[in-house]
Amino acid sequence: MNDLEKYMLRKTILELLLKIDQGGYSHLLIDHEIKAKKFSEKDVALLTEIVYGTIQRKLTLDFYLEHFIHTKKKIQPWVWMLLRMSVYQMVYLDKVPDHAVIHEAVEISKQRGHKGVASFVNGVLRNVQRKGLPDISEIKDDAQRLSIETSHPLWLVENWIEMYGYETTKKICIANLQDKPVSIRIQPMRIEMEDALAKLKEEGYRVRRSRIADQGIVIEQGNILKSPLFKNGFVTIQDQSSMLAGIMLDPKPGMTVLDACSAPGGKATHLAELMENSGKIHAHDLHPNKIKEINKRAEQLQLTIIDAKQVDARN
Ligand SMILES: C[S@@+](CC[C@H](N)C(=O)[O-])C[C@H]1O[C@@H](n2cnc3c(N)ncnc32)[C@H](O)[C@@H]1O
Repeated sequence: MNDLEKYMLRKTILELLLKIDQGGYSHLLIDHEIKAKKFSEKDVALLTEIVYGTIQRKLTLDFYLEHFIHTKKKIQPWVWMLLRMSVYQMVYLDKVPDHAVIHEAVEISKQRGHKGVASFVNGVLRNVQRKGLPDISEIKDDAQRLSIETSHPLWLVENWIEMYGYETTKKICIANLQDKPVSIRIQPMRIEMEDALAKLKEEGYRVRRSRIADQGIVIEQGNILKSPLFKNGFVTIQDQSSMLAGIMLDPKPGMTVLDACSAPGGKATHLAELMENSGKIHAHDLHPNKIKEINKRAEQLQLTIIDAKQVDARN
């Protein structure tokens, strides 16, 4: 990667993080940028890792930065975001050396701001590098420490501690930070479980049946997006835990079901499968542009009982 490409990649990451911070949908924005800029597979992996990592560790990163910057209010949002994504790389990514992260952050600051911003960014990041990070374990309050350590909102951690106790809450928060394997759901009206497993193995995937959802398959190795089974709508991507919602609802063929917050249609299509594509599913979502995502997924899986419409569930 030459300097211009590296700069373009980091600049794109910064723009993406700013758009997502203003309420944009991360997967749609990332997908759009990847297609528009034609990044290599390696760059796409790095971009995805930095964008999602910076979002996931936001509260931890802000705690680190606030230790070095005491006048956060005066800092422009893009400068703070640039610092956040730079500290993310310095703390969590081994593959990019600190000096390269700092150099690129300074270059972006010069281009987007001016020399003063660049020297501020340089100063903060060099301080992080020289002085090291503040110690989170010194936070006395259990909920506050867990919130910062695992980057979960304080109100949520407090609620969970009240409901499940500290030890279980800690396990939940830590589990949330771990990478989960991708799982898929078979469309049982189009393919049998044994056939799907055999075909995926033939295609070179390492797979196993889900232990918690009858239609679920866990992909232990391989990019499922490239499989003809996925491309042709015999399977769809869905977390195993999300499959439990449909299983618990246990809808029967012929029923009428309302899914009030439906896009992109993971659960609505699952319900249609459980109902053997007989009955009606009203699939609503607030955002008009997301309705086509529900329709697209239903079409791919050859499910016809889903009526997707833009409706605000609050009305
Ligand atoms: C986590 S997603 C739902 C995922 C979906 N159930 C599935 O299984 O694929 C939440 C959705 O709720 C929608 N939403 C948020 N507020 C809403 C509202 N007031 N009325 C309708 N939809 C809403 C969002 O646009 C978003 O698409």
